[in-house]
Amino acid sequence: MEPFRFQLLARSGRARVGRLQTPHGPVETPLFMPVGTQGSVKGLLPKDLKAIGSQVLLANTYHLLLRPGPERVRTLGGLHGFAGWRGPWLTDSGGFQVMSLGHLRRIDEEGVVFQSHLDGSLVRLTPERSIAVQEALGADFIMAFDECPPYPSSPEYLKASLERTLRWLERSLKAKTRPDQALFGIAQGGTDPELRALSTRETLRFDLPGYAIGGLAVGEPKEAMFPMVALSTEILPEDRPRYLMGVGHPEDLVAAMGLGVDLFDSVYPTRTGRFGSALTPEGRINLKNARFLEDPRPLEEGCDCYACQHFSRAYIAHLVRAGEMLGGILLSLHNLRHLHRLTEGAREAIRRGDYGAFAWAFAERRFGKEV
Ligand SMILES: CNc1nc2cc3c(=O)[nH]c(N)nc3c(CCO)c2[nH]1
Ligand SMILES: [Zn+2]
Repeated sequence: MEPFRFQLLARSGRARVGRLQTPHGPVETPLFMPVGTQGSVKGLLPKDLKAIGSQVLLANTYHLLLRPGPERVRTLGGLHGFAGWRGPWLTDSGGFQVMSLGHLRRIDEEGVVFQSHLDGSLVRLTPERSIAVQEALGADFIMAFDECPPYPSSPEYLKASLERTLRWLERSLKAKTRPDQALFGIAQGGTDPELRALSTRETLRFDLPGYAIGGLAVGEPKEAMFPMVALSTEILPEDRPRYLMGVGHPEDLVAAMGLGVDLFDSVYPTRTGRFGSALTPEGRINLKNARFLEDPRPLEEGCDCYACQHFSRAYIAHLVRAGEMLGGILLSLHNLRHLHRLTEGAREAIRRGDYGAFAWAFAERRFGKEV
């Protein structure tokens, strides 16, 4: 079987269940990828990530290039051996993180030059170098080196940027040497329908094992983001996985799965967990709020995660107030389990051919009453 074969197993409207083969085992989509930016999902053990249903972890080229460096990761077994997650990994290509973290000094046809956020040293990242780093890190899924334009950007800038990203995709593909890694192209075009369609169609000229919808979840209103997701999945081929980058709120996953998106990643569940909030079907609750200090209930009734099986909201509210590490750990674990249960429920509903009922029931609980 070809190494990254994607089989459609069921459909319900535009929602679909798929099985994606990888050298580290098959995964079922739609799925949510926990973010392990520096090779670790903050505060969580790989065995616990596995226990809650995580399938693919995401790490970042930008961070691991700066520290500890790709060669050290390669000699210590690649991400799988080094970080102890034996399932599939996906690495992002670094461009986005330069914009959001590095101090960008220059972007030109060659690539980007930025100052490291760690020590201010000048670092160059090009399509060729991004691919070389991702090959050393050894992820199963690697991303083409792209530019994610800021929001808002002028149509002129968006057009020039997407054309350069397409030239960088060609260079990324040429630089690739490992047959055991799948390179995804990333479509851009911002929230401009014509440019979005142009970028998606041009990206499709490269026959790739999967395609990412990039350039979104960068501050644009939801009513500008979702038409771009819908437009993208109308153009993208059905027999390839679609990856919507950076999207991780429950309601956004439910909407995007309904539009035919298969893969998601976001720091939201783990970051909001570390900041003291829990995801529930009725919405997010902040355990710093005094109303939880005597609440004997679990974070979420019916949740099977370790936090909900063993602790009350009162205890976790205490941990958060006391600044105990365990507070953020339990909340991160629960929030990831919450999103994995959401995608599990979606896969079951799609298999039943009734994603509409699933989305409706979700919306009722999420928006029906105040938390
Ligand atoms: C949080 N929102 C978000 N939008 C994104 C958009 C992009 C994008 O367009 N390109 C690349 N390479 N990565 C992206 C990432 C990082 C991964 O989540 C994004 N993250
Ligand atoms: Zn839970």
